[in-house]
Amino acid sequence: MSKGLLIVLSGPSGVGKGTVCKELRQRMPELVYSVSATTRQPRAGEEHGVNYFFKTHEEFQAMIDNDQLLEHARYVDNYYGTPRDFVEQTIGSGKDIILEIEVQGALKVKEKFPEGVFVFLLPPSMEELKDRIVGRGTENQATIDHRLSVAVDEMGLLEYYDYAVVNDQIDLACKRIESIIVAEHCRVHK
Ligand SMILES: Nc1ncnc2c1ncn2[C@@H]1O[C@H](COP(=O)(O)OP(=O)(O)OP(=O)(O)O)[C@@H](O)[C@H]1O
Ligand SMILES: Nc1nc2c(ncn2[C@@H]2O[C@H](COP(=O)(O)O)[C@@H](O)[C@H]2O)c(=O)[nH]1
Repeated sequence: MSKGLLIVLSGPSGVGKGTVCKELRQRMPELVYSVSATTRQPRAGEEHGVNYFFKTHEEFQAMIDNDQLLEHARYVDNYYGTPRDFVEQTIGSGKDIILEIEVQGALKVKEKFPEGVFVFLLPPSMEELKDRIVGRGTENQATIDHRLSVAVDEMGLLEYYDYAVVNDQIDLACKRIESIIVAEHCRVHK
C-alpha cells in the first residue's frame, strides 16, 4: 500500500488557515486532520482533543522529552507541537493528513519529510491580514501586534514552500488546495 500524503498548511496568523482547513475537511472528508498540542489557553468554544490538546508547560515538556512530537515551536507567547505517532500511523495506513502549523514548525517537518506537500496560504494584502486578525476578536492588542510583526518575517519564508495559495475567497482557496492534492496524487515519483 502506498503512503498517504503529508500536507502542511502554513502562513501568518489570521490569514485563514483554520477557516480554509475546516471547509476543506468538509469537502474532502477522507482528509485526516492533525490535532496539535499547545500550552495556549483555550478560546471560547475550543475543545480539548478537537481543536488542540491543551497542555500545561510541564506536560508539553514531557511530550518533548519523550520524543512524542514530530516538531514543536515557540510562537509568540506559547508552545505548539505536532503529535508524531498519529501522523506516522495515518500516512502509514495510506490516508492523507493535513497539518495546520506555523512556519518554523513547517520547516522542521520538511527536514524530516521532504516528500511532504508544503502549502503557504497568503493574504490578499497585509491590510486585509490585519483586518482579519483584529476582526476575529480572539487576541488582545499586544498579541495582535506581536503576531503581525512576526507575520512579516514569516512571509519571507515562502520560497521554502511548494505552493503559494492566496486566500482571497474561502471557496477559491479551497478549490486551489483540492487541485494541489489531486495533482500530488498523480505525481510520477522518479
Ligand atoms: N477568505 C476570507 N475572507 C474573509 N475573511 C476570512 C477569509 N478567510 C478567513 N477569514 C476570517 O479571518 C479570520 C482569521 O481566520 P482564521 O482564524 O482561520 O486564521 P488562521 O490563519 O487560522 O489564524 P491563526 O494562525 O491565528 O490561528 C477569521 O475571522 C475568519 O473568519
Ligand atoms: N509549529 C506548530 N505551529 C502550530 C501547531 N498548531 C498550531 N500552530 C500554529 O500556531 C499559530 C498560532 O495558533 P493559534 O491557534 O494560537 O492562533 C498558528 O500559526 C497555528 O497554525 C503545531 O503543532 N506546530
